[in-house]
Amino acid sequence: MSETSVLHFLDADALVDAARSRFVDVVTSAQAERGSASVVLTGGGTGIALLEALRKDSGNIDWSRVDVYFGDERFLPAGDPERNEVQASDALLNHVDVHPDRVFRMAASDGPHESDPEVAAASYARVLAAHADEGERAPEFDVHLLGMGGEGHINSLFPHTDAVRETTQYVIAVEDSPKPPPVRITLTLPAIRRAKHVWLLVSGEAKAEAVAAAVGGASPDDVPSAGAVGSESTVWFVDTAAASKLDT
Ligand SMILES: O=C(O)[C@H](O)[C@@H](O)[C@H](O)[C@H](O)COP(=O)(O)O
Repeated sequence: MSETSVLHFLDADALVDAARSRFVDVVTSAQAERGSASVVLTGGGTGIALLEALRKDSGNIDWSRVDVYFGDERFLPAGDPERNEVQASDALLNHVDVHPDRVFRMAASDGPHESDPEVAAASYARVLAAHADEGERAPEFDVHLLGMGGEGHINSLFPHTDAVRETTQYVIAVEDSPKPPPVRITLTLPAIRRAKHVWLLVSGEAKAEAVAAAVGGASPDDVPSAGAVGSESTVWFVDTAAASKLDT
């Protein structure tokens, strides 16, 4: 039975610090149990701030035994500073002892699949499948981090799009994102639900309405974050401004 909780923090700094400490706990527990951990990273200001915080203090995490995946990617040339993986590398991955073969980046638009995001998405789906248990198409991620946009988007799943309605595939291309850049690759809601723990890191007044709608049980088609649920837990990390329209 999956549990949903909402954790309140005074501001974004306190939120990030609490997420950092919980992330260390989840990853070190998984490593103690199984020898390794798998995490899905997100772009956005709060998600990248968490990675910066981990760069400063990641407790006893053995980074060489962490599998790192990405929830979505802006389909841009390699090295473009707008790419989520570039920002994650600058914030954390270039500064810790991750194993290069265990960091699974989505392809760049000038990469081996050239300008075809559908081929790139299919290739990432194969990467997930290659690391899944028998009979599954993706690992059971320990934690999937998510930021959220003001209209409730998560990864590159925007309201009222085919992408948010995807029920089968785990990785798809988005070619008309309302938020630039238009072409992206994204994990879908079924892929997010493979994670044991889904964490939504949300700060600021502009997100308050979508937080209240999602926590209140909106349809994912209207508010995509409402469909982001972990198999064991879903945790909303919200600051006072983002929580301001919640009932409680
Ligand atoms: O790909 C993107 O355009 C961003 O990564 C985006 O999805 C982001 O995660 C959210 O908009 C939340 O961003 P903030 O945490 O900066 O509000």
